[in-house]
Amino acid sequence: MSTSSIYNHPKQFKLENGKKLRNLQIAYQTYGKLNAKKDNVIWVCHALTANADVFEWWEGLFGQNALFNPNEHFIVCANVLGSHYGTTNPLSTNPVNGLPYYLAFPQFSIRDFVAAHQLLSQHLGIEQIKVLIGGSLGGQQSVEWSIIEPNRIENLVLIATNAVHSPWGIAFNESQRLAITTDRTFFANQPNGGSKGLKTARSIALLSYRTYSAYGNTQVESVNEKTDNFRASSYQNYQGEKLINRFNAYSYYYLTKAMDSHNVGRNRKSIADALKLIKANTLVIGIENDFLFPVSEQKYLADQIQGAELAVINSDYGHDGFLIETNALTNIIGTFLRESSNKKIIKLQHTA
Ligand SMILES: CC(=O)SCCNC(=O)CCNC(=O)[C@H](O)C(C)(C)COP(=O)(O)OP(=O)(O)OC[C@H]1O[C@@H](n2cnc3c(N)ncnc32)[C@H](O)[C@@H]1OP(=O)(O)O
Ligand SMILES: N[C@@H](CCO)C(=O)O
Repeated sequence: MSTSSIYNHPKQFKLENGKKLRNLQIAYQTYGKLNAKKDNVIWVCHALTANADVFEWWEGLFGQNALFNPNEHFIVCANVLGSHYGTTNPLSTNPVNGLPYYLAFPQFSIRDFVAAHQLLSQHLGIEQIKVLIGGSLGGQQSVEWSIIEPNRIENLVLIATNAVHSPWGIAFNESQRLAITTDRTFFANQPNGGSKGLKTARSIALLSYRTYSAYGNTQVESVNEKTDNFRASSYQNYQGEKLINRFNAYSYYYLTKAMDSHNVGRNRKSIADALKLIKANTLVIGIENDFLFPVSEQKYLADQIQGAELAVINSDYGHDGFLIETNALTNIIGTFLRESSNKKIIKLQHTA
């Protein structure tokens, strides 16, 4: 049903900052088949620590019987540049010296994610993208891609994301990088370097992904006698450990920098003008109590992107709700895509 593959780019890959990467490889997963008309592509852009297996981390929205399913669609999800899950990253071998890059890895941007995935889409023979969808960092890629190739994206779904990363978001990321670099093993060039720092970074990040009430609902104590060893403390430790068992600090460090640099207005006329280049039918979804990407950011996107619709959902999870509230997302996105397809039929009837 699904295929995991690696695309090896035969040429040098030039980054936005002018630096070049040799031996770029992109790990990706596909589900379903590209149809004869090549009009059933759903391209998913993943967030900070996810991988190409969208059926695993976005179950409910993606799956055999979900809105996005392999019976109807050709679903593609590719691991981003610099990530831990198979695409070229700081633990990959630097062809210059045969050793892992670690901190010699070049800094990259969200636009580099898009450029890499454009190459992959060409390799897969994809022309049009029926739906481009992403949340958080994945939404940042999706909005960039829709600006870079406006004629290629038919429908765009942006969830819990923004047009430019906020000072607040950058401050959270910097605090996490401070935690990582305070762990001196980060500079020791070893695969698990900085892992203690990364554990603290995840603990900090969770505070921006969740809410006061989520902690109140799940981590409240059942007894009043405790003076130490609280559930919330154990939860923070557990979540930090869980991340360091599946991710490396170098990728995390670089990916947060890429997120900080997100600004669709960079080297363009303005942020608003860049958003006006988007031609896709666009749905922007915000989460009421998203502390990291507040709804004002999605409202801005919807106001600037021509004809865009805005929907706001509630989630006790806050920002991480974009990964969890799959029933609400299915209803909203399903309705949007049906209406968008009706509009297309009406347009075709007018031109016939
Ligand atoms: C190979 C891979 O794993 S690939 C990538 C998977 N991850 C991704 O794709 C990234 C995106 N996903 C995420 O960020 C997260 O998985 C989310 C947001 C979707 C859900 O977060 P979760 O951590 O699963 O949920 P939640 O916050 O409810 O925590 C539940 C976990 O905390 C544990 N837990 C809860 N309270 C406590 C506590 N007081 N003390 C210790 N552990 C606790 C639970 O036992 C559970 O453990 P488990 O994950 O081993 O089953
Ligand atoms: N929880 C998400 C980040 C939220 O944008 C992740 O770990 O990928």
